[in-house]
Amino acid sequence: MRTKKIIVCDAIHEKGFEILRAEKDIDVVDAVKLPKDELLKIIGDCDVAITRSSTDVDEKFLNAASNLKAIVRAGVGVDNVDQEGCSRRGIIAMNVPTANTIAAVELTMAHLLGCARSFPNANNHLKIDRIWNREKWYGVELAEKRLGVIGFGNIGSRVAIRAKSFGMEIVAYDPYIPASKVTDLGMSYTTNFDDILACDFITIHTPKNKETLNMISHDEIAKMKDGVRLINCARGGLYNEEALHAGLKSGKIAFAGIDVFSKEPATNHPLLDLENICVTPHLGANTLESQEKIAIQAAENAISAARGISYPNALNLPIKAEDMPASLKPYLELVQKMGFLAAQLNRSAIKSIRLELEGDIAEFGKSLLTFGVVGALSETNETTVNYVNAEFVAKEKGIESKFEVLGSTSGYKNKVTLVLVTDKDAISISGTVFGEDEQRIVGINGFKFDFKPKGKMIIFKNNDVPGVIAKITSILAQEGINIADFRLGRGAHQFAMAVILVDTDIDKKIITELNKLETCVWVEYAVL
Ligand SMILES: NC(=O)c1ccc[n+]([C@@H]2O[C@H](COP(=O)([O-])OP(=O)(O)OC[C@H]3O[C@@H](n4cnc5c(N)ncnc54)[C@H](O)[C@@H]3O)[C@@H](O)[C@H]2O)c1
Ligand SMILES: O=C(O)[C@H](O)COP(=O)(O)O
Repeated sequence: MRTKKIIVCDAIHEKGFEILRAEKDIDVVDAVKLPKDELLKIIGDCDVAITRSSTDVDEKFLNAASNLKAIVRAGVGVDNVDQEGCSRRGIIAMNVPTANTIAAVELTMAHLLGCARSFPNANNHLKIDRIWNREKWYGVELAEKRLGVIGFGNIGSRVAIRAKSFGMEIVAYDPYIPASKVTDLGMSYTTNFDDILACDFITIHTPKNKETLNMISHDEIAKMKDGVRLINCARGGLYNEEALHAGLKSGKIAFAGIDVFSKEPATNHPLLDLENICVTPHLGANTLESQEKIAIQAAENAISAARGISYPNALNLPIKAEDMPASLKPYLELVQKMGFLAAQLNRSAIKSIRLELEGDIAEFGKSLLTFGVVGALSETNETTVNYVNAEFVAKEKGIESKFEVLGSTSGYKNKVTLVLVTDKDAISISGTVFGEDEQRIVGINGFKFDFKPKGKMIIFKNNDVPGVIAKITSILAQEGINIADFRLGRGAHQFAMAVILVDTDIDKKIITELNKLETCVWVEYAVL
């Protein structure tokens, strides 16, 4: 297997580097300290990039990263990742969605308390200015105040739970969740944004996108209570920064706790000149625990993606995670392997890839087809094929891809057959999953089998006459090849097929020897 290059663009915990460096087939490029323009000069031959919020995955980055297969955002927010640009280039964009949740929640709580008591500012007054002024720093209590939570996901919901334990009344606004997610916690759910604007404290925990950018601006601040306190530990720009500045300056907003800015690093931002604000330099995810967890997950997922095995937490897949039941996952993997096996048995130009589906699994025909096409084309194609561009690549090559739903006649609960039609013949591989995730190949070109889709295998079709097995085993023995398993399938028309699983790699000359056997119809070597 070719060595894969993984470039680390932003600082990650050392544990992540250790995991990457331990793999023989992975070449790690440490670009953490490189200026961004230098990074673009060396990213051209990298397979996977690990990034954080300091690296924009934009047009410039993607144009320079001409060999990139995947990008792993070592964190949650992907507002600085051009996902459309990634999709257009067949690059899978992935993130690490929950490893920093608690870190961000706890920083939000710190800012909430900071907004109530101004202690970071009082600290500076005493420590830096050496002024003992107890009257200047009167605060307010959280208890019995209303907290408006915009965005009730992983972070927002946990902030709400903690704030409730401080005696706060919670009002949550999130049109994308069922109201019960909030009301079951004894909190109020609203679809009227004005209810949020009427709160004493407001905190925001949405992603940054077209809909949420400037969600709080001049008009919204004008509607707020005098002396409102605002927190933003999500993304700069969700609160319009000019409006926030004006509101703080006029005193309409009593205090703000801000971790994130529209443009970072923000060392010269006008908000920094104000007295009634506490700022942190995007520290939400920066706890030792969270960074260690994120780095481990990012490194493991980057390795998986570099090897083409899987793309955990992929954001631009054609199938949404919520539409993918657990029972579908082993079928997706199996179908990809079946496509990969069929491609290794094939020697001719592919005309079409067809999936025949039996059982309830047929409901996911389109997704299964995508994975089958990835498997069938990744062996034979010079272009990188993945779940994003599979259909497009097939079409470009003039290969038809489709699925058909069949009645259940084979006796399996679910069965999938991938048929590769070439300009000379057709290869069909059937598979099923036993129990929760026991994948099995149950047929090749109509010959019945039952073997795991894993390992090195010789597939041998022959005239069904006595003595064939002895001849095959004798050739393998002469070459010192150990047989791990031998499966035989018998078909109609006096033919038989053998799948011989072996322990070591098979040299081409052994396949040539087997091919010379009088009874041999065809023989191929495949690795799954
Ligand atoms: N400061 C930091 O270091 C830091 C750390 C982690 C996350 N974040 C930011 O916090 C954000 C939230 O993280 P999360 O893990 O809670 O994500 P999440 O996906 O679990 O939750 C986001 C919630 O926002 C809701 N939402 C989306 N659009 C909305 C809208 N228009 N109005 C109201 N609600 C809306 C969604 O329905 C979802 O429930 C991330 O996108 C990231 O930008 C910042
Ligand atoms: O979205 C996130 O995960 C946070 O904002 C953290 O960003 P960072 O990885 O740049 O600290």
